[in-house]
Amino acid sequence: MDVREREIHGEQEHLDAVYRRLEEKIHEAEFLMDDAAKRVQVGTPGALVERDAQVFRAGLHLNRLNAEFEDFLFGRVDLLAGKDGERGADGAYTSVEPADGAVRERDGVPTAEIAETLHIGRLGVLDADYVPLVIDWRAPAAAPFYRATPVAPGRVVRRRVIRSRGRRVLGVEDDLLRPELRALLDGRELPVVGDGALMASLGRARTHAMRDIVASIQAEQDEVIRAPAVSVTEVSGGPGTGKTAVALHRAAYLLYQDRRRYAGGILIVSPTPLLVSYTEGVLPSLGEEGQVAIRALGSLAEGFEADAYDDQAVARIKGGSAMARVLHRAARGTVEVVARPPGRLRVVAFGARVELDAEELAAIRQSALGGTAPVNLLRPRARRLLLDALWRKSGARRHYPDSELAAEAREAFNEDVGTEDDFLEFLDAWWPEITPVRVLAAMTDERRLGRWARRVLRPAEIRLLARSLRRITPRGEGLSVHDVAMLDELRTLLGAPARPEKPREIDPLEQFTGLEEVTTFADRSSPRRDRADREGAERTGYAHIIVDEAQDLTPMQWRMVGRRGRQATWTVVGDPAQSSWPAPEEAAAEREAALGSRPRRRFELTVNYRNPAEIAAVADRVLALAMPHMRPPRAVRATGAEPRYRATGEDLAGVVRAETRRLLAEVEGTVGVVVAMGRREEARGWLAARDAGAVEPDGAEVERVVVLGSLEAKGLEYDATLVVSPAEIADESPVGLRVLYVALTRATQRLTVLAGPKDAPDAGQVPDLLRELDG
Ligand SMILES: Nc1ncnc2c1ncn2[C@@H]1O[C@H](COP(=O)(O)OP(=O)(O)OP(=O)(O)O)[C@@H](O)[C@H]1O
Repeated sequence: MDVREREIHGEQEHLDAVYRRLEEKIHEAEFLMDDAAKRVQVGTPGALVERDAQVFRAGLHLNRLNAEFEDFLFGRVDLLAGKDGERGADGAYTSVEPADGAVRERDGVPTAEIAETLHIGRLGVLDADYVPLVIDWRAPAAAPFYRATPVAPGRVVRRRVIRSRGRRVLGVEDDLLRPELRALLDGRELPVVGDGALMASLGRARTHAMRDIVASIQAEQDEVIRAPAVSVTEVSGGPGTGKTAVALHRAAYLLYQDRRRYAGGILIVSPTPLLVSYTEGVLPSLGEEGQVAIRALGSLAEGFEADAYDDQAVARIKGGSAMARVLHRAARGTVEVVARPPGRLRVVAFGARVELDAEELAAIRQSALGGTAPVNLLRPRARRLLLDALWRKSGARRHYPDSELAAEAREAFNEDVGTEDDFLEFLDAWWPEITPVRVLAAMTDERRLGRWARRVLRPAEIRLLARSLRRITPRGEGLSVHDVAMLDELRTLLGAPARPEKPREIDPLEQFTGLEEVTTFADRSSPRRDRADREGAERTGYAHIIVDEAQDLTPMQWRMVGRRGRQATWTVVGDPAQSSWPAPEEAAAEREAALGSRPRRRFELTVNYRNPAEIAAVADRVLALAMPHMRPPRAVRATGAEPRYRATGEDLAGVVRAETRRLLAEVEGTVGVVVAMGRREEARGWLAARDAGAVEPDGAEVERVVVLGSLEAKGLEYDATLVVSPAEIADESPVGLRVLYVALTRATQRLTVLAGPKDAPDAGQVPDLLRELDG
């Protein structure tokens, strides 16, 4: 056996011991379930409560143990003796620094015995004597596995990443953190195998599902993951620095740290449904399922669901903070629009007819609407004001000089009139319950909207907004992502209606009819939508909120997210250089309002793990144009494959097809074709499904090619990316260069750029925006 085989064999023995122990635990759990079931007969309330708790605990445990993790055990550290000799709850020594005498000079060479070996995995496992077989990756004792560097190794001599599938160890990769040391394990010199787990994992082919990074979290990332959640943790970093990965691992870490505080109460806000489906497998792979809600911005308000985009000019109006003021007026104004009462109110009181005319009624409505209370909650007040007015008008007060008698008569009057059919019918019609969708419908009338938006929006904006809102049906179909933030705001302004609006069912085909702002991949995401519907009864307050791609939230979206986190601690991750929102100051103000005055802790991630250096260099040129003062992250690896440039000439579709096929042949995994938003449907037509198909080893057809509009590419990554016409992407909005920067930073291996006529390609077919500047 060579060294590698021997080391793999050693880890295999350990893994076998772990699985034997897990099987014992599974049997224990099954026994407990069984035992609990038998207790039904006991019957006292105390026994039943205890039984339920036991079944719950045992069931939870069983589920986790039965989940066959692909690499249950993934790490190991060999440590010097620790300074303080204190053990943590998991039986491992927690000291970070080595004991004074841990290293001794022997034959002129610094030498040390390995005092402790820890295996790190997805869950902690103790053997029957409470000795740790596996340490949970989130436990304090596991921190050195992630934190140790050659500059600050602490007690770590060797860090090992173990690759396994099911119950079989496939390989090991070691890092030596104290290369100057001769380290002995059981009297033998510590062997070192492999050449780096991080690089191996970065080069791996990508699928449509993000993978966890527990085996290779880097030190600067680990600091963010484990930062105490006392207030607001802000994380910035360029593309590919692991912000999304870190956010997800942080959610798992917080749950581990304080399950009671966070259980069920962590919300992860993601910009697009595509990114939600890309990332939603990560938490289950970390052993956390169910306690964290990952929601796209278009699914945050329960009962509504949107993944269509408005064009940029409309999005700017709907998302701006001025919209909150317009909605405030619209919510109040809609009462009048919706009300369809007869012009007057007629009732019979104490045998006489009493009447209020249109003018009197208008005055009463005005006074009921005073203040800021939610409109739907003002109905009782409106009712009271009507009865007051009717009482006054009836003149009945005159007949009761005695105030006590008058009060009694007034009560009887209220009782009589207030329950009269005519009165109730009138009230229903005059002060109907208003739904958020109804307000948007009222806003489609340009003249009316003009009144509500006076001195807030310009006439051209009012026209655009009214026209865009006309797409929404009374059942709330045809919504865009930005409409959802408006509806959420309206829900607050109106107060909860007594009857919740029915979650709508969406026919994906409907979304493609006659809309200029169509959805993409609606078909792909339908299972997700069903789930969102099931989660209908959404909680409105969370203990912790994680906002991914925070640079893209509009002011209105910050208000929507903020309402869900009044008592929360926050983790906010983003990259200003990738922002597609054109008014950063306005968004910053609402962001501050949402986060409140809690103290901030800031972190920066500096290493790009996604793009090879050759691709990063091209993206950096665009960053220099888009945001000259921003420093790009440092790419950690090179592949030797330079980006490829092609001019399309007349045959755009043909060249896109040919270059896509070429990329499919070059990489094993996914290919993303990124086009300007306005070209999505057309481009999807160019690449029919049969061009994109590939067959997995198990015979399954998979779709390896995805066509994306530039705004949808956010957060995603592909083995290879084909970027179609940089100039078209850049010209689509005032912040188009930043959108282009996002598009260029999606590839993990290959990048091809196609130059159309707008790109003014040079002799090397390089578009002008991507050319290297002289000097
Ligand atoms: N420590 C790590 N070990 C292995 N892979 C990593 C590590 N950190 C990041 N990665 C990988 O790098 C890629 C980029 O990570 P991620 O998507 O989280 O970056 P990001 O900062 O959110 O990027 P963007 O801003 O472009 O959306 C992912 O494939 C991720 O798995």
